Amino acid sequence: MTSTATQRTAVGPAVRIRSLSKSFTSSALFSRKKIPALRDIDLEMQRGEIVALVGESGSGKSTLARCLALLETPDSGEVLVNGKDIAGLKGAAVRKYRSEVQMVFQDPFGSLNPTFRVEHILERALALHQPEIKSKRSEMAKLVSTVGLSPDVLSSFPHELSGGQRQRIAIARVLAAKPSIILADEPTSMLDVSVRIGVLNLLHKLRDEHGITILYVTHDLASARYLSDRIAVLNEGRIVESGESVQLLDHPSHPYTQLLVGAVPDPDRDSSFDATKRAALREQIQRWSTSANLQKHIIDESSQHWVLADESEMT
Ligand SMILES: Nc1ncnc2c1ncn2[C@@H]1O[C@H](COP(=O)(O)OP(=O)(O)OP(=O)(O)O)[C@@H](O)[C@H]1O
Repeated sequence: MTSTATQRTAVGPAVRIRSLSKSFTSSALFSRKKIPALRDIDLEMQRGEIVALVGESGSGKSTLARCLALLETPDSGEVLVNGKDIAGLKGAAVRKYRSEVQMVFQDPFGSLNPTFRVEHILERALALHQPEIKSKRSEMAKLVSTVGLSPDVLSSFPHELSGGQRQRIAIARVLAAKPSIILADEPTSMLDVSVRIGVLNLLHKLRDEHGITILYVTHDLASARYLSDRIAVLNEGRIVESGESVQLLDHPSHPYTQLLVGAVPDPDRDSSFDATKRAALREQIQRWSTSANLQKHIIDESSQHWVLADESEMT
């Protein structure tokens, strides 16, 4: 049975995360303090669901995706994927898990070896994940067709392709593993604006036609709204709000989400999101921050973590 078939027949959510926390140790010479990257995360993803993880830079989005990809080990908490606890997976079980849960990275050029033709890249992926396949050539043609490219690209080197084509090849390589879950970490942020929508549509198609569950990591609220069924908002390593995408973005209830939404230029919005409103939201977040016992003051204007600190970005 393929992973995707397993996904369709298994019971329960595709991903269930409970009380997950992760911190890093600062490498600064005289202050080796702990940097909390994720704090007490609870998140569920249903099978075939697209969930967007949004938040400013440094909020912990990639760390959460990397914990799911077994690239980071949580300090505490539980992660169940297709009903199985992923802590303590070893050897063959890790390899099987890494086929089932695949990651698409931000930089499609960096993730493809520039010295190999596309056919070699895909052939290796098929040999690793589906060694039983005899006719690799026709399978490769199917893979590139699934991601919307012609078989001609098989003989190309990555540098001969556009950014959008390279990201599609990176996704084709992911599909060679027949994953049931894809973790897409800012998959369009390095692409030309004109080709981003095509890659988002491709992810949507993979969910619709292959039943793949997708975690979409982004700081771009518009694309989260376009692609995802649900959004979880991360701030300082905590999920401050989650819900159905359109509802959450149209009626954000947490002051932090309101600030994120308010920071997106919208010609249709009235001028009510002015300095007074921003100041009021900041005050609310400050109160929330204190009550949530956050170690770092999130209203610190000088903080590099505070993307909205620059007023010019919000006008
Ligand atoms: N390997 C690491 N060592 C030390 N600190 C780290 C490491 N990885 C992440 N961090 C810290 O953990 C926090 C969360 O980082 P993370 O990369 O998950 O955020 P992010 O929301 O994905 O940011 P971005 O959108 O900029 O990629 C940040 O404070 C970051 O500096």
